[in-house]
Amino acid sequence: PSWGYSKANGPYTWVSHFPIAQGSRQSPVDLRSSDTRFDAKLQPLNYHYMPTSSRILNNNGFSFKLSFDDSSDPCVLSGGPLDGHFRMNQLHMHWGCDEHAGSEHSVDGNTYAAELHMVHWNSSKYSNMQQAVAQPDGLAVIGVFIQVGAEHKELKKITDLLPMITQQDSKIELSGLNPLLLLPCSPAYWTYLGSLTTPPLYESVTWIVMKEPLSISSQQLEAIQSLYSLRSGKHERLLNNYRPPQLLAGREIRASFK
Ligand SMILES: NS(=O)(=O)c1ccc(CCNC(=O)Nc2ccc(Cl)cc2)cc1
Ligand SMILES: [Zn+2]
Repeated sequence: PSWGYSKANGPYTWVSHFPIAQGSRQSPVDLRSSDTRFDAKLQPLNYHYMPTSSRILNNNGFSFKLSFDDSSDPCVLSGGPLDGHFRMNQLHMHWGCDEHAGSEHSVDGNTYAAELHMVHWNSSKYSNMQQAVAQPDGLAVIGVFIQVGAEHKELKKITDLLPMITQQDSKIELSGLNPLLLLPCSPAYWTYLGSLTTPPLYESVTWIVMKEPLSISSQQLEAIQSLYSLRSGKHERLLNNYRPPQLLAGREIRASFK
């Protein structure tokens, strides 16, 4: 695709092909405590997740994406701020070149080394991801912050495979990943109405950002950061693939916790 994360085609240029980049419901945002409000009416999140088979793809050389077969027994999310059931379609990550920048959302201006996105589409209203992706109530994405610390056993199933998909468009099967183990222990989350954080930037996402970060080892972060993309014939190390925070534009951010 023409868009990317370099100076020439990065987040500040996306508005030229995707004018919605300047919309009023863009993501990510800074989760500022002065803009968030505890909402006692928020339900707990409900995960009907089980070990599943997936395919890891080095998609367009910016990131890796784990696509799930959402036709068989799917991983389904409901509850929280959501109406209806949302089926997990894929998960991917955003990261940077140092361990203090790389997440897309931030908390009172603080960023993390990376951010995991678990992408779900509204299977109560739409029949597939492609139909849902452009609808205002089409998607629910769980964002999980990632910091460097102890090794993460479940994420190791992914980070161990990354060196095998360093070439753009390479893919590999991974069975038995349990998405439930990719969630932090605490159920606390923020939620707000936003968008895809990459083109086409559709304003179709109910964001659910978990408060507690996951920890991965520095070796695991190295494996993520070393995802090379072979572009224009030369190996270039991905510096970052995160979009900077966008204007809240009057939106409210609700917290499930005090
Ligand atoms: N970052 S999100 O959860 O708002 C998001 C969810 C779904 C889409 C549509 C499928 N496309 C996709 O997943 N593309 C992608 C992902 C990560 C990177 Cl780094 C680059 C490209 C786009 C954004
Ligand atoms: Zn993402």
